[in-house]
Amino acid sequence: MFTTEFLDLPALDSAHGCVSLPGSKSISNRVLLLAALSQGTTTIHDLLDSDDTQVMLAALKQLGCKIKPDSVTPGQAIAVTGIGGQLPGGTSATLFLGNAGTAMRPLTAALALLGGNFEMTGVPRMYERPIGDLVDALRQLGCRIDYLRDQGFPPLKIGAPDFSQFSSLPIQVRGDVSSQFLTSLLMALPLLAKDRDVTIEVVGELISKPYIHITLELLTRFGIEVRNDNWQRFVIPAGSRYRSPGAIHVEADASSASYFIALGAIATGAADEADADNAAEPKSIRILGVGRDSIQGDIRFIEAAQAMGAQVENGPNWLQVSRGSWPLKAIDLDCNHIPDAAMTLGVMALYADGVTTLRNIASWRVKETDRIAAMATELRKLGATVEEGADFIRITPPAARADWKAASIHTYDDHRVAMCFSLAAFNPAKLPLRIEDPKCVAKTFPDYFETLFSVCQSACQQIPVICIDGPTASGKGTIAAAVAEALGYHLLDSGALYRITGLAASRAGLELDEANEETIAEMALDLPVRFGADQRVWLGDEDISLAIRTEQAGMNASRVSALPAVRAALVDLQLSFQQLPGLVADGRDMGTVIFPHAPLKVYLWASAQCRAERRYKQLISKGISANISTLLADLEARDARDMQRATAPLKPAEDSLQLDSSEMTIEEVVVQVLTWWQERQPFGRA
Ligand SMILES: Nc1ncnc2c1ncn2[C@@H]1O[C@H](COP(=O)(O)OP(=O)(O)O)[C@@H](O)[C@H]1O
Ligand SMILES: Nc1ccn([C@H]2C[C@H](O)[C@@H](COP(=O)(O)OP(=O)(O)O)O2)c(=O)n1
Repeated sequence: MFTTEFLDLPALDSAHGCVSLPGSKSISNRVLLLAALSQGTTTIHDLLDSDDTQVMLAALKQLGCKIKPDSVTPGQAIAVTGIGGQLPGGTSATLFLGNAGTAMRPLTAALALLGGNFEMTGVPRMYERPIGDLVDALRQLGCRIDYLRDQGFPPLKIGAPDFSQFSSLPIQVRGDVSSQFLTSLLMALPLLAKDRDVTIEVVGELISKPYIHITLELLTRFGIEVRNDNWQRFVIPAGSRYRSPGAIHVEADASSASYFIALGAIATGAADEADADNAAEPKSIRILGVGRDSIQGDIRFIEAAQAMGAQVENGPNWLQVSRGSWPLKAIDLDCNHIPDAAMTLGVMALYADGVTTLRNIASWRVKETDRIAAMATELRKLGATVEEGADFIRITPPAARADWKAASIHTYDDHRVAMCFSLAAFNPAKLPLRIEDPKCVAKTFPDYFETLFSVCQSACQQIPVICIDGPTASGKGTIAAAVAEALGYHLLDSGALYRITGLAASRAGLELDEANEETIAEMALDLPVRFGADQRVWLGDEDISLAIRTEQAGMNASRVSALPAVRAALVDLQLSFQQLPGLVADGRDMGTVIFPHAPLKVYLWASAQCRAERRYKQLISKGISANISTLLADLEARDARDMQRATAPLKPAEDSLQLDSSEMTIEEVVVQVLTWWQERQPFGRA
């Protein structure tokens, strides 16, 4: 997951490949709660690992459910042992539910019926999301729920219910604000249906019926057959009891699939119409984990995408999407049936041949943020003309290529804003795009951007490289790593490649000179090298991270690096590090030879005395004894060799910015490099 302040997407050209999507949030949290209310253990496969499910799991643990393993582990099922419809007497807890509506609402209903004393808290945005209609419905039954701040909104205090007044009259709930209220009642009210039917009556038009469909399907899996009377009355029959299905699979999130369906429709064609005839093989996006048999309403996003021009093939649990009409066709659509996925249509509209209107989306206003306002503001930043109303949005795409603008997209702590706007990186103007606070995708799809990049192609010159070259101990490695981390870019420590080659050659007993140039170059071509997290390096099965960092290894690296055939052998490996979303490369010739077109080249240096002192401190801190004057002499010798060799000598690239770090702290250097980088971006500071 990208945890950076912002993530810059370079212009993307096309997309092709296969993605497996994470489990659905709606299904995950419903299954967790139903498993928790059931007797016995439910083994849940493919549960989504996200903020919302973590919040739910933590709450269930507080309520006494056993969860094994303790947290969601990729590829591993999670077992939830439920409370069998009953809490131990006198249970009390404060439950922190973040911004997870899928936890707050159903847990409020279940706990208000189960009895006990609870405080339901969350982040400030949660306190702006209405819950009054659910509380009103529960109070009709005798539940005790008080507002701790504003009437109608969390935080809430829940006490023991008094069911003495509970009659067989239907419980009324509004259906036109959020379907989560009805879902919450449907999941919790079987607790009251031991010896009588419980009837729920919907007041007003029921929105988001597809989510109710998911709830009903899952209740069936847990042994509860609700009678659905034309989406107006729902009857939970007397004698209903939660029964664990034993094991259950969570299908992939159909709303998450919408970004990849849109990707197929937008980006699997030739980058340019002129290239269309030359396209070598038909491109497509294959999506695994969700398909034709999905119980999720958002799967009907496919129809909307088809209406805009997507070509979609499908199977029970897979989809394959490619570009059909291009430009896409503008649509006028009632989106009541696909409220979440419809945001993706808003960004697809940027690529359409006219004005797109998305209607009946009033619920957008009470989601993670006011999504109508958010979409309108951000689409305008990209150059679209947008009209918004209480329950619609109308989007006119930028008139021509030149009307697109490079934008920094504010994401409002809303995962869907971040994900759908990433698709604007395919803009015909080839402008980069900034997504602010990219970690907000953690709500439903923590690895969204990694998954996106894994199927996107971009011309090499569009993938940015920041080069940091300079002499030994100038701070290149330290600064490059910090800059890469701040930007979420890949890191190339090119010196490590020469160090590894030097190590391998000297272990093979070779003198590191011209006589063995070809042999060492062949070794360099075939190094079984692997780079891991925390700058760990493996040669075959051996962790050589420490072995290559000695001063001797540095000197050996300098020797082999003077051999032109060795340098040539390492070129392709270095180039292969230039991957989305960008690269920071440190070395001697990054800007002069390997990445001559890099948009930012920094030549970092410091006085020899200062560098010797830094190296001295560095070695001493690692417990390695050292002597400053020897270090100074070695370092000057290495400078001389690196600068005087015939091939790719160390020197500042003509278009580099030079930085003397002698009197600067590490932080100051990092800030300077990042400032230079920002100054080159078309959208300024985030
Ligand atoms: N601007 C700086 N001020 C003080 N110390 C620094 C600075 N930059 C780097 N250092 C320290 O100097 C040492 C050498 O830095 P390193 O990144 O290994 O250099 P290089 O990769 O250029 O050989 C490290 O211990 C690092 O923390
Ligand atoms: N791009 C590069 C990187 C390193 N080298 C050579 C020259 C250097 O003395 C050695 C070791 O480089 P490295 O960057 O790891 O060394 P320092 O950390 O700066 O001491 O490799 C090179 O020739 N070209």
